[in-house]
Amino acid sequence: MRTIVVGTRQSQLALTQTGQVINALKQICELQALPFQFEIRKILTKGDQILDVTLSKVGGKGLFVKEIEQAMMDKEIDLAVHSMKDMPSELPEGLMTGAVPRRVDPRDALISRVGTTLDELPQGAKVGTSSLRRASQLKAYRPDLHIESIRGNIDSRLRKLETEGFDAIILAAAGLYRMGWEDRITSFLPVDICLPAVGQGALGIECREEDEEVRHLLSLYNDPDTAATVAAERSFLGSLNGGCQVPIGAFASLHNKEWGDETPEGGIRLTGMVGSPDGTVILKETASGERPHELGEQVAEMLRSRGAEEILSEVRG
Ligand SMILES: NCc1[nH]cc(CCC(=O)O)c1CC(=O)O
Repeated sequence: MRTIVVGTRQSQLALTQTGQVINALKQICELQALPFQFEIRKILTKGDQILDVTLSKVGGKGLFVKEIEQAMMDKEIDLAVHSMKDMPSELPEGLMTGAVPRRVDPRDALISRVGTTLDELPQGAKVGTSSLRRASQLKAYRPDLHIESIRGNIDSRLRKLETEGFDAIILAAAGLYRMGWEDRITSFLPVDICLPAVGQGALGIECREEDEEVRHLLSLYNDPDTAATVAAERSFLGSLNGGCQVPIGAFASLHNKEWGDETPEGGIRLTGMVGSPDGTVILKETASGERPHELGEQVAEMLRSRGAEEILSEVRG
């Protein structure tokens, strides 16, 4: 019996979602009579050591995955579970995404002490988020709000909501669901007001390209619909040279049969946005197509032709 070693960050969210993935993989092993057992190996990443520094100031790209990928290339671990939105768009040589499991709720959530929804927040309310993407879209919708930086893991942000005088904070619904803390959500931000981060709500499971056994196991856990929609979003981000610390949002969905859905059968519909951090400019475009990679590039090009590069280069300084 082979022991598959699973590497993970040490945050509560990382440990929880790694445990959930291992449980799902164990179930698959049982059903398919595959001879694998699992072991968890905790890894301290740079991103976790400097959680109190604004990540955009220290070059956020890949800060949470680098050490884990090194351990995988050194064969200290065989598999790693990442939040898709923390994964850099390019994987190192020899590593691959073996599975993208079914996505959970991609929306951002409002956790508020002074009114249930965004519309109900009082004039000038103090809202905590360190995401330029969230700040940009919130300011565009409610210019009166005071957006202030808040950092740390999900649990420490929930604590800071009380201790640091925020009226509300914004967090990804997905992380709260995975932790079982969804009762803290007072409302959801609709995607037409606040486009989520690329890949938000999805996980990516990374493995070595040459590891056929793990690849086979992961292929049984992959959700092709999620993989295709997230691939379109990531192509869009990569095409704009994105990373996670830029005011870029995107959301892709598959054709569904509801009335008014203009997406062609079997197609993907992708909306992408680039905004100025103060919310005075929001560029947003939507297109549909069947090939995720081309679709991502197409929406990026539509935004570039409207001046997206200028906004982004200003942000990057
Ligand atoms: N930015 C950190 C981060 N990375 C992944 C999640 C959880 C949501 C997800 O898996 O998409 C979060 C927390 C948040 O943004 O509120």
